Amino acid sequence: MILIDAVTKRYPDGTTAVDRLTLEIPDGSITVLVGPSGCGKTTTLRMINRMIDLTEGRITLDGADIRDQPVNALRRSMGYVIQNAGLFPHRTIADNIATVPRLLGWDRRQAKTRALELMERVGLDVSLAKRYPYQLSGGQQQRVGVARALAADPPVMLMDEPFSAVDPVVRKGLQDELLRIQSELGKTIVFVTHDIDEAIKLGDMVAVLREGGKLAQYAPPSELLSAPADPFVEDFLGVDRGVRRLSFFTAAGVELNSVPVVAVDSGAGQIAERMIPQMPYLLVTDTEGRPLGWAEGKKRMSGDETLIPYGHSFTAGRDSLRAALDSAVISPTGWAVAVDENGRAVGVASQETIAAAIRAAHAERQADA
Ligand SMILES: Nc1ncnc2c1ncn2[C@@H]1O[C@H](COP(=O)(O)OP(=O)(O)OP(=O)(O)O)[C@@H](O)[C@H]1O
Repeated sequence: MILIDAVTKRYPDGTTAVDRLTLEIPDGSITVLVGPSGCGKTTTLRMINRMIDLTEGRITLDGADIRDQPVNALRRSMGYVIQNAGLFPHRTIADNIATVPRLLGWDRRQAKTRALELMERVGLDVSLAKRYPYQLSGGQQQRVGVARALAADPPVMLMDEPFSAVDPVVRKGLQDELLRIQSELGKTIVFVTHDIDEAIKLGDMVAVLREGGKLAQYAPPSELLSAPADPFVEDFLGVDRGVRRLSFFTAAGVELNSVPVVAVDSGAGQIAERMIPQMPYLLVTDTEGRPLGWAEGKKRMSGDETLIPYGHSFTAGRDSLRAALDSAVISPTGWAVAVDENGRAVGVASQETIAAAIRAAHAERQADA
């Protein structure tokens, strides 16, 4: 565990960047530091690997004060990833990744093997190993940055806005990749971002800092969304925090109706059986059961309609209530389409049914609390 214990950082010009910050950073999980620009996130991160000296308080790693450890050994036990990757421009990708193993005395071949293994782990094609950083896209460079930080298998990873400089699609890919790697490796990760969505997606624990380097709240993301400590945190979380909170509830409780689902080759008799009074639409699937679109029941009987696009589906039992609600909101019929893991329609759910599941989930959570 990393313990940040009543730590203050004052810069020589008198700026208090971090003010009596206390955080217990648990092992094997992702702790995100989030907050507006200038609230002391980077300063905090850099005090952990002693790139910046703290002014007051102490930081311990597994009970030992970090100031009692040789600084080089401390830094090697902590991978460090920054925005724009910070790669060495004149070294190949493989050599960049092998930097720390080489410093640790691994022989060239061993370090190269490790570099290639890590390229695969972070989702990079090994054919890129001989390229130089400028020959890679921003997203690929960022992956190299992560691979380089993982090279000597450090127990701790410090990541300072590592994905901020790439476009939203690449960024989502990098975030998903980080979560996948983390589920395999279980590092102790301290991750800095100013993006609350990123914090909520990645963090097991999220520390919200406010200006002047003060801790506003330290909690798991679902708790942050359900019970922000004060108006600052509430404001920082944004107006759609209720909807975002639904990401933490499973859609398993949504009651599905499989009746208004028909295969594209169904005959008039089957279609008639599948029409229900409260709904003028039928969900039409291909012969494998995958959704194609909505049809108005009566027109389907006469076979002269074009299908209405259904937007997107949610996976029953796996996706969240947020995904289910979004699916219903985006659907022109107001009904969400639920599929199984193989993409086959298992039923449809109305906005009212989803609202009922949301109420039930909230009630259950309150009863647990
Ligand atoms: N070397 C320095 N000397 C004086 N003040 C500094 C120094 N480095 C940072 N600061 C100040 O300390 C405060 C915290 O800076 P820090 O970089 O830790 O914030 P941050 O939350 O990471 O910001 P950002 O999101 O913009 O990167 C800011 O007010 C900054 O201006």
